[in-house]
Amino acid sequence: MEAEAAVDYLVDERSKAQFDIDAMKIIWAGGKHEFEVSDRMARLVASDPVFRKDNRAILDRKELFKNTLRKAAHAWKRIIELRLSEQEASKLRFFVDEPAYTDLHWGMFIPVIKGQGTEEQRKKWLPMAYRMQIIGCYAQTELGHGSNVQGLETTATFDPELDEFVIHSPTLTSSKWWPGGLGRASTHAVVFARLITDGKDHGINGFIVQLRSLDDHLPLPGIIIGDIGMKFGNGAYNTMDNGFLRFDHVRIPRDQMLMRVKQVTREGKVVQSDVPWQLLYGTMVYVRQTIVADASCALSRAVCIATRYSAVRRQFGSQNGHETQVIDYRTQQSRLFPLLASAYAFRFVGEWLKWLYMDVTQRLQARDFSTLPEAHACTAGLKSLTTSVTADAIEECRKLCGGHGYLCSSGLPELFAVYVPACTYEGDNIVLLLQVARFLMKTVSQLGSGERPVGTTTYLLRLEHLLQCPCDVQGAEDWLKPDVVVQLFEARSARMTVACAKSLSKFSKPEDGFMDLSADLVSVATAHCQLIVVSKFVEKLQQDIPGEGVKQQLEALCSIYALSLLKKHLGDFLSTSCITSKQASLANDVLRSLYSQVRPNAIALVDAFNYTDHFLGSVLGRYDGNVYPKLYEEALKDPLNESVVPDGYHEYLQPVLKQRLRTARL
Ligand SMILES: CC/C=C\C/C=C\C/C=C\C/C=C\C/C=C\C/C=C\C=C\C(=O)SCCNC(=O)CCNC(=O)[C@H](O)C(C)(C)COP(=O)(O)OP(=O)(O)OC[C@H]1O[C@@H](n2cnc3c(N)ncnc32)[C@H](O)[C@@H]1OP(=O)(O)O
Ligand SMILES: Cc1cc2nc3c(=O)[nH]c(=O)nc-3n(C[C@H](O)[C@H](O)[C@H](O)COP(=O)(O)OP(=O)(O)OC[C@H]3O[C@@H](n4cnc5c(N)ncnc54)[C@H](O)[C@@H]3O)c2cc1C
Repeated sequence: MEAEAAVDYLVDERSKAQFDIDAMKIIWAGGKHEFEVSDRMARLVASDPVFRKDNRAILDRKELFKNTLRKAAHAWKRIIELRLSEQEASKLRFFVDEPAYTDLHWGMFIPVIKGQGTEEQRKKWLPMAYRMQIIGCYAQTELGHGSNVQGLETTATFDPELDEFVIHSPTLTSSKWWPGGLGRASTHAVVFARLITDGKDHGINGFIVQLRSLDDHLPLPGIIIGDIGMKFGNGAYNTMDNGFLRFDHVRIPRDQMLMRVKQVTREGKVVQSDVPWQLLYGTMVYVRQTIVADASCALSRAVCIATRYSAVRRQFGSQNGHETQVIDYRTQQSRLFPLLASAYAFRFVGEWLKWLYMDVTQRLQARDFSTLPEAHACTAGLKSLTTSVTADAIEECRKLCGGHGYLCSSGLPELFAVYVPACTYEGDNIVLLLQVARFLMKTVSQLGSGERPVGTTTYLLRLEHLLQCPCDVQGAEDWLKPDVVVQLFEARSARMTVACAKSLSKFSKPEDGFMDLSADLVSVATAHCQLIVVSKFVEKLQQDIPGEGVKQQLEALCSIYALSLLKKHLGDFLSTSCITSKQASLANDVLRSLYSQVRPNAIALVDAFNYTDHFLGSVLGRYDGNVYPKLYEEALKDPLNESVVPDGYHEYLQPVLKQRLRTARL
């Protein structure tokens, strides 16, 4: 094939931008320093051949896993050689873009010891973990129990004679099943088990257990361990060794029980400290918060691919002598631009959630536990909302790219396969929304008792007003007023919450009501979480936003985010009488004009994510838009194209063809 000169097919598109893209890059990154670190780490990874990833879909499982080990070891070597900070190291791992045991080591094992260990335990275990002299994972889920953490079966029975715990898997269903990094790599795990002393069950707790020898990596006596097998998609999450683990009366010293929440004395007495028992779930709260930030990364990545390709791809019609760019079709815009807006919305709500998490952590250290329920509800609800939307959006982006979106070289199939389990891990999304609903029902039921709603539920203090207030939209331009939109989302959430609370009150047993009304409760929780995202976007825009035209672009995206939600959930808004059908129709008109406003800026808005071609891993999303020659290049790399006549021709194709010839002669 002829070599093509390097041409930037998207130059024209970039010249249309009406805002300062460098300023937008900094807003997206969360600050100048964050941008600088992220940019440097992305380039470092992209320029290192060890981190190539274009062959993942065709490697078999063993090669794939070994390759991941190689990359993780190389990443660690670079981190040490370059003396990278924690922030830089975590960005480097992010851009390597391959699920690995290190995610669980840094993302859960270290945090669980930090959050649930005593000072002594932190001093003993964290230095070894930070130096990677031990590798750890988070072993909570069992074959028979995932969502219901209180239902775990693994036991940790105290033996006062030897001052040890005996960790045991009493049944098949008590086998640990799923923990990432467990299958092949980890030497240690924090294992969640039922604490039993003197024959009494004290509920679940975490225990540090060594699994494999630090000399030869063989499992220690009493440990039965392995990988749970291939998961969805080629490549994708199969770089991770999700594992199974059974214990046959494995003994550990008493001081390997994580004792911040509960302690067991030398005599076997259980002492509950004054921190809430829910801190046992604290690592999940921490990870859910990081998952929200991660959702904006995955979503923006898919949107970047689909937007660039939509500007390159042409079908039908006539536009300056060419067919029409598919991005100019209104249908394409109405599917794509709300996703672009959601990527920005999730970025900002993720930033806010990080702040909320830091705030609750500081309060906990000062023994103020009052905001813990809200932090739990926000992390659970936003994890659920953002991952569900992102998973659906990646698939929508694949469809927005037509047939070529289905090729692995588009990057979208693998992104989808890697991303979808986010709807399940760290809490099934429906189970988590039910937690939010439970929190909302409790908040509403306490309104009369003088208990003041806090943070994101403060709007419920204006319940009387919100239950009756009409929507202040008279003309189309009113839909661009942030306070009008926020009040509308508050009214919808408040009305749905109260309606559900009323229905619940008709049940003599609240648990029966929760079972019967659970589908409605999920809708209530979704409405509340969408309100949070809309209001955090609006709050972001009230801050100082530097850069020419940047604020205007973000305002347009904020309106698109809110009004496209309104359109999608119109039934909620109409059935609660929050808006009239006339107002809904005006909102639709405004959306169309917002799409026109965003259209010339679309490429620059995705360029602001600052993704390298290496990270995007997509022929369709290339920065230079040079899609077609590169699609050929990728196709030619396929192993099937290594020979002109395929392997198997002589055994299986030729005989068939010959037989058909004979039949034809007959
Ligand atoms: C890990 C990798 C990290 C980083 C990698 C690096 C960079 C990548 C960037 C980002 C991360 C991206 C991706 C992550 C990558 C991969 C994922 C890998 C690992 C995945 C790991 C896991 O999945 S670990 C297992 C997770 N398991 C769960 O989430 C189980 C879900 N179930 C529960 O949480 C609970 O059982 C339940 C909440 C559903 C119910 O609990 P229960 O005890 O029965 O409680 P209730 O009776 O309902 O409630 C009692 C009261 O307690 C309150 N509550 C419940 N939970 C909490 C909490 N967490 N905090 C505070 N309070 C809580 C509840 O509201 C009740 O309160 P009341 O006042 O009403 O009594
Ligand atoms: C890729 C991946 C990585 C993982 N990594 C780890 C790890 O490192 N460590 C670890 O400990 N675990 C890990 N897990 C396990 C994960 O946390 C659990 O799978 C998750 O918490 C869901 O639990 P489950 O599988 O028991 O689902 P289930 O609870 O069995 O869910 C099945 C269905 O039942 C529904 N359901 C369940 N309960 C209710 C209810 N009360 N009301 C209404 N509907 C309900 C759910 O919505 C779902 O549709 C991982 C899982 C995956 C997929």
